[in-house]
Amino acid sequence: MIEIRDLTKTYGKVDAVRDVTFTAAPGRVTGLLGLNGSGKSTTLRILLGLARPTKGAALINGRRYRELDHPVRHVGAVIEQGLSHPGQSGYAHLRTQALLGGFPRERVGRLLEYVGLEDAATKRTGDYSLGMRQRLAVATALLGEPSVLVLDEPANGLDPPGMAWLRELLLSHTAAGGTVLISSHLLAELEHFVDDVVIIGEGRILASGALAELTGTTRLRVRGGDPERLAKAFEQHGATVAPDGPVLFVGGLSPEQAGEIALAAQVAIYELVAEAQHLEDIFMSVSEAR
Ligand SMILES: Nc1ncnc2c1ncn2[C@@H]1O[C@H](COP(=O)(O)OP(=O)(O)OP(=O)(O)O)[C@@H](O)[C@H]1O
Repeated sequence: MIEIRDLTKTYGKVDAVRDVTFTAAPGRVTGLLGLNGSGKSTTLRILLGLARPTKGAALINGRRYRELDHPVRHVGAVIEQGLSHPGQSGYAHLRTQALLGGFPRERVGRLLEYVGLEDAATKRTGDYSLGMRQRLAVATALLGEPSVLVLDEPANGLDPPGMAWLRELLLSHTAAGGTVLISSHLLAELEHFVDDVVIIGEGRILASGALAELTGTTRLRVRGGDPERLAKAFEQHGATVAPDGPVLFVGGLSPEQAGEIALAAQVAIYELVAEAQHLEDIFMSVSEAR
């Protein structure tokens, strides 16, 4: 379980994050989504004890990172790549990490197999692809069998089979009751991974909730004879309208309501489609609403 409470981090005059509050619950994959510079890394760095908050707290299983008795048994993190020595094999890297953490040697082989690196175990990590380095980093994060996994931009460098592998891994982690927090700016890709979404922009939370609820809201795509009059009529009925050339994207109305309003306004309708929203649409609309 991860709890971010009223978190603020100020660098000079810049609020890297401001009053950020959200929870990443056990059994669910939570996605922290935002553009570059929106405050994702700052949030994760504070969570992992790498930076101090100006205000508020970030808790893992109810405690601040530095209060955890054996942090790697609680949380596994992948926040940077290339932490292994390039001349070392994947096996040697993981073995060293296991020794340092006081974990049994048997876990090393099992984890290499689990992340699909068993055939590359003796290869120098300097010759690993980006995807292979991601797999090794995930194996390292799992050494302490932590309940909480924190992954910064995990989809970077993964090809489609790598993405499918990552999805499976996260699913099995949450199915066993684990908590996963992943950060990303790749909205379309992340949609396939996450149960809950926290959208962050310029250090503030713009929207959060279950993905199914956020994307479950449909919007209407409407093309009619007189877009301006139509937009005005929709807005008078409390709808939100975003024009895109002759097309209006309308939120807050059912297709039936939109049809009736157009009829009353005496505007001919050429096209009226209810569209499911994707994460990207939601991101754009909450970013523009600011
Ligand atoms: N150590 C620092 N000193 C000064 N400003 C910082 C520092 N770390 C972050 N910032 C600023 O805080 C803001 C948020 O940065 P942060 O790295 O958290 O964003 P991000 O969403 O992780 O972006 P990215 O995906 O590019 O890493 C930015 O304006 C950044 O310039």
